[in-house]
Amino acid sequence: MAQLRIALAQVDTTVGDLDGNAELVSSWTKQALARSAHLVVFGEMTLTGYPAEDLVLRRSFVAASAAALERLAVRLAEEGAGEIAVVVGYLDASPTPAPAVGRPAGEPQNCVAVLWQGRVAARSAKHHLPNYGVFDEFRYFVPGTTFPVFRLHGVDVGLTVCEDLWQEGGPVAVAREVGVGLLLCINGSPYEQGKSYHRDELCARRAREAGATLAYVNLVGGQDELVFDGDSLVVDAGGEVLARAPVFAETLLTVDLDLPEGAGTGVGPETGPDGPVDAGDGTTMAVSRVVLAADPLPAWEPRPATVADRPDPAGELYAAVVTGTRDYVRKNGFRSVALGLSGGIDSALVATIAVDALGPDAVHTVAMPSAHSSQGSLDDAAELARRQRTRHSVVPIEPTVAAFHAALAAAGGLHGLAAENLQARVRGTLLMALSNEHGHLVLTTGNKSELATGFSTLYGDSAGGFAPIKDVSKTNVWALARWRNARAVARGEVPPIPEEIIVKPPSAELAPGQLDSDRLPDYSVLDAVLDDYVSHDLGRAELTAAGHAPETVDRVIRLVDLAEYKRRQNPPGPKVTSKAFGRDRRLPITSRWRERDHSAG
Ligand SMILES: Nc1ncnc2c1ncn2[C@@H]1O[C@H](COP(=O)(O)OP(=O)(O)OC[C@H]2O[C@@H]([n+]3cccc(C(=O)O)c3)[C@H](O)[C@@H]2O)[C@@H](O)[C@H]1O
Ligand SMILES: Nc1ncnc2c1ncn2[C@@H]1O[C@H](COP(=O)(O)OP(=O)(O)OP(=O)(O)O)[C@@H](O)[C@H]1O
Ligand SMILES: NC(=O)CC[C@H](N)C(=O)O
Repeated sequence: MAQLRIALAQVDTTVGDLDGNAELVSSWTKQALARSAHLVVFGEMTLTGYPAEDLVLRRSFVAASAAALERLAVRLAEEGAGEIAVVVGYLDASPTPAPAVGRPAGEPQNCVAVLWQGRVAARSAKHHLPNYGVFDEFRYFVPGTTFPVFRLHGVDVGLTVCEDLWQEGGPVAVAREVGVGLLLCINGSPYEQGKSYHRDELCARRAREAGATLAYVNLVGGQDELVFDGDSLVVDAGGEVLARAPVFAETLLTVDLDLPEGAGTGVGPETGPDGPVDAGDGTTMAVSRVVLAADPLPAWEPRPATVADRPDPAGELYAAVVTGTRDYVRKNGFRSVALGLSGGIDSALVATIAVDALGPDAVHTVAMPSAHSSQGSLDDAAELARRQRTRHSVVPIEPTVAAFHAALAAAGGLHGLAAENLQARVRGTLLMALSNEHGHLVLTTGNKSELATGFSTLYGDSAGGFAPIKDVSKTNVWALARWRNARAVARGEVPPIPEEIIVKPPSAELAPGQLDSDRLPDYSVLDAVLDDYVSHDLGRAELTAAGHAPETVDRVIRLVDLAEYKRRQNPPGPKVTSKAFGRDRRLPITSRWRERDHSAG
């Protein structure tokens, strides 16, 4: 056996910031060195940030990434970090053509490199490319066909990238064939509710298949609509969890491992196959071997590893929206946000998320009462602002609404829904004006149930820069509010959200006595249909067979289908479910397809 101290660097990168990301690698590598680690591992495409989307198609960006990697290798050695192996994800051009996918040499690849003693000692590319949900990697990358193994202090270490674990065959099968002591997987695996349990199961299964300890390192932080939760972990060859990093936090997880010593010299056929190996997925992979340090180190007393607790599901979801909001605001150069605070649950939750993400001084809440606003709502908004110490102001909209009506009187005036929506539009205009004047980013407050059904006013309450709860159903909005209050109570703090806001029946207050239930089914009924129609893509016959009332199904389907145009104009917001609106669910706006029981002819 041989020992290694490995460090998993779960860090928050920024897309396109090659210098800043190189700086991150340097500073976290120094921390790993300070802990006497022999190997430090960073996430997928750490140097470029992930996902870099169509930046990947720019030759200048690919070249800059490859050059930044070379510079980083030299820099690390100059900084005294030449004797720690640094595994880092980056973007590079394919050195050879890829006949299997009909692409020439020089096309982008999602790469991983090993930096050692001032040089790039090994590099390879992701073999399995995800091309579903939010991923479009066939559009961007040419698959890798080489499995790299490097020997470090007597241990053979193999490299894989994210999706390589999620599909059968490929690098994991080759790892078993070749026989590695440690398999590394660098990831850019976005958060979804419940996904961590799939990952645990997957890591355990692949470690057993490879017959090797598996170290899984994930990114952390928000990038536009994605939130990376970290949750990096190490499992032994039997699938038992040895160490786990906390979720939604930058961290360095250090683990002492006892690993099998590699056979032979570490290079060439003496060690094992280095010619093409059947990858069990219809392809063959070459094996590339390099020796960094052949001999095991003198033994030492291993330190116990930490296995961080996971938050409960609501806590995890809350941390995801806070992280997504904080990183969007920060990485886009904003220092403050503004939102309309109505006294309702949606804006109350968004204000609370913003305060937790940015601190109360950065959160500007604006109450904008109209003729239909109840005193209760105004009081509730003021009480929330007081409890959370937001920068609160009250801007009555009545005079502005009256001026619009007067302006349009000669054109026939505004009635019904048009008059109702005007109030939302006046509020949207006021918030955008404050954004322009003070540099606040406007947060919209719409939830997933509203986004699904088009229950918002275009250029009104849906106008803004970021939508923190756009992938959170109304049912979960209440659950998160209750969870956040309960957490405060458990810590001996005042609950941030006044109870009245949580228990009152939801209303847009755009007309006297109006309730959401006048226009929508009860949210518990609505959310159940939405889950099956949107998240699980059930057709009408399947929805009714699943027990949903046919008239509710027809009503909900119609609302969802007709609101596609509205969703396309909605701001970005964190994806937290398995199917968020947007890239996860791409439907035509102009479409005559209507769900009905087509089997009936
Ligand atoms: N296919 C299409 N492609 C592009 N644009 C299209 C379109 N179809 C309509 N439009 C445009 O969209 C307009 C209709 O959309 P819009 O102006 O938004 O108005 P609309 O959807 O008719 O009404 C807003 C709905 O949201 C509800 N609401 C409003 C505000 C807050 C809340 C809440 O509780 O949070 C709920 C309100 O009660 C009402 O049911 C049309 O007048 C037309 O200009
Ligand atoms: N009186 C108001 N003052 C300030 N903002 C308001 C007011 N009324 C509505 N808004 C803004 O418009 C958004 C849509 O609110 P509306 O009351 O129409 O529906 P909602 O979806 O139930 O939201 P909420 O639960 O926050 O009230 C609110 O979340 C808030 O940001
Ligand atoms: N970056 C990736 O390859 C991610 C794909 C993978 N299925 C995940 O979500 O973890």
